[in-house]
Amino acid sequence: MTTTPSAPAPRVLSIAGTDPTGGAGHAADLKSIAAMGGYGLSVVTAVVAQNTQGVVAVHTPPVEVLQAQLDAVAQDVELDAVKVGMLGSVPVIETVGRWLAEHRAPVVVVDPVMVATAGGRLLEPEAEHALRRILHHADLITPNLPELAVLAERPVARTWDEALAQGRAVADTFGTRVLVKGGHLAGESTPDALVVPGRQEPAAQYGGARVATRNTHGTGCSLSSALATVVARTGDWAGGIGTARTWLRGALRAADSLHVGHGNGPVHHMHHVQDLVADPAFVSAAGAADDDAAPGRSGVGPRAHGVPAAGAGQPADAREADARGTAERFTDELWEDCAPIREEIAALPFVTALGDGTLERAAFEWYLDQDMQYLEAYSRALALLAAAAPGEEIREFFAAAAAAVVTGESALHRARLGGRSPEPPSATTSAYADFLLARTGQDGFAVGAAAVLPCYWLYAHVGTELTRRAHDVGWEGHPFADWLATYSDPDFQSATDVARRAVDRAAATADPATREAMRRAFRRACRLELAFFAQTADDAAGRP
Ligand SMILES: Nc1ncnc2c1ncn2[C@@H]1O[C@H](COP(=O)(O)OP(=O)(O)O)[C@@H](O)[C@H]1O
Ligand SMILES: Cc1ncc(COP(=O)(O)OP(=O)(O)O)c(N)n1
Repeated sequence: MTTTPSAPAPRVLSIAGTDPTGGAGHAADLKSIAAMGGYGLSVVTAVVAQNTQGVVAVHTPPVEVLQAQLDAVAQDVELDAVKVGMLGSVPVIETVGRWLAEHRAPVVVVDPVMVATAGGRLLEPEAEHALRRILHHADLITPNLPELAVLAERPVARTWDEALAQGRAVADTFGTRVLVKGGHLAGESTPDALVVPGRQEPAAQYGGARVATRNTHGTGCSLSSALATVVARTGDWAGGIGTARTWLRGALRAADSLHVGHGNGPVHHMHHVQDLVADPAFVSAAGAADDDAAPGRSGVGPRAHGVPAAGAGQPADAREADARGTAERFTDELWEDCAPIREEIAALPFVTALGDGTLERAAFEWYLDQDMQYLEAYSRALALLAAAAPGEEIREFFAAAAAAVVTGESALHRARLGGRSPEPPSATTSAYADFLLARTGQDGFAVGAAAVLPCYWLYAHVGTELTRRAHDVGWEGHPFADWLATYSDPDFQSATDVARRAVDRAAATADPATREAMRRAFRRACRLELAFFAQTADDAAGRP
């Protein structure tokens, strides 16, 4: 729960060099800040002729030009965060150091850029000492392993333990947090860790399989500016690094789709907004959803789904993939890609009030009303999926789920609403219903299954979190306990597992274009879930 829809965009200044191919330096910073919902500002320290294959030349403008840029920003804009990247030379470092001392932003992240991974120095050798002298201005520094070794005055770490030891030494020497990054380690994993001065154990550790791509140009710049943006909003270093990493891993996964340059190409900073351009219908659906969203109001909440009667249609190997260990599944990738949306859902006033039990009854009933109408389309979508299902077990599962929506969840809603006549469906409810019917009816089983999966998985996830919260505040007498119990029910969780498994299986034999369409469908369904959670009766009716 690190973002709120109504929070203003943090103003984040990048002080960095250029990259005309747009993958590293100030261009990467501005894209990453925007990707995290911030407003990016830029002061250029050096004009670098470089591309995805290496650095060709560096031109450093006179420091008066740098000073004038810094002053122009400081005189006009109140900054929420500063990210410092390439500085290059002693005069530049000293100018930026003096400016940081005078203009203390709430969040300062320094990426001590020394060498481009593709080849080429970005810091003059005699400037290393000057760089060390300004690191105390940083709240966090983000060296890669070769840079960490220079700061620790040791050989480049070859194991994660060595890297952590160097991180501790550097944190103690400079009195600041260090993000130790495992991107340059050999091997299949890319661990990162947040190390803080005076503590033996890392404050946070992050794991993850290495994304198989050579397009990693600018990962360090992108990560540091993205996390500065998130922390400016939340103040939470460990959580902010986690959020930025999740986004960066999505950007790495989508990097091969960009085709920029012939060397180590850039990551796809805006991978998470591809739906906006790939699918024109999304623009109108998302627009309608945005129109309906009113920050600070509560309106709708989690919905129950088709949970077939115990055992119905569950493949024998339904839980097998989880038991098989840590190999990454296609659905893991989908889930990670949508982490920022999950965070937005978790932070919605409706969702928090539902867990606390403080949600107004009228708001809840309006949600149930919309949900009833959604469920009608949803049960039809599940039936369409059953018709398209590749095997008997999966067909039975989705057919039973379609029936269970009609007999189970809709009945629960009806009981809550009594005999009230329904409100008209909102634009968001209609957009979501139309989307599901189109994907399951027209696009084949794989894409259709990816489209309905968020409806299972997000509710299983949110339901579990809210039930925990409800127990914290007092389950006895909680006004929504019966409703929340639906989601923490093991049958519901296991139905989610089966739906996931169906998507993983379909992805395993799908061609790249279909897999991409599955990703889009899952992502868009997550966004529509967010819009559904965020809509209110007042906004749907056009009331101020
Ligand atoms: N192939 C990859 N797969 C997943 N994460 C990666 C990959 N390469 C780098 N990263 C991550 O990108 C971030 C920047 O890493 P690193 O390559 O160490 O820094 P730099 O770009 O400054 O050289 C780190 O979070 C690292 O774990
Ligand atoms: C102008 C500029 N600044 C920094 C870098 C290095 O970027 P980084 O994110 O560390 O990525 P790699 O170059 O290591 O892939 C740069 N190249 N240019």
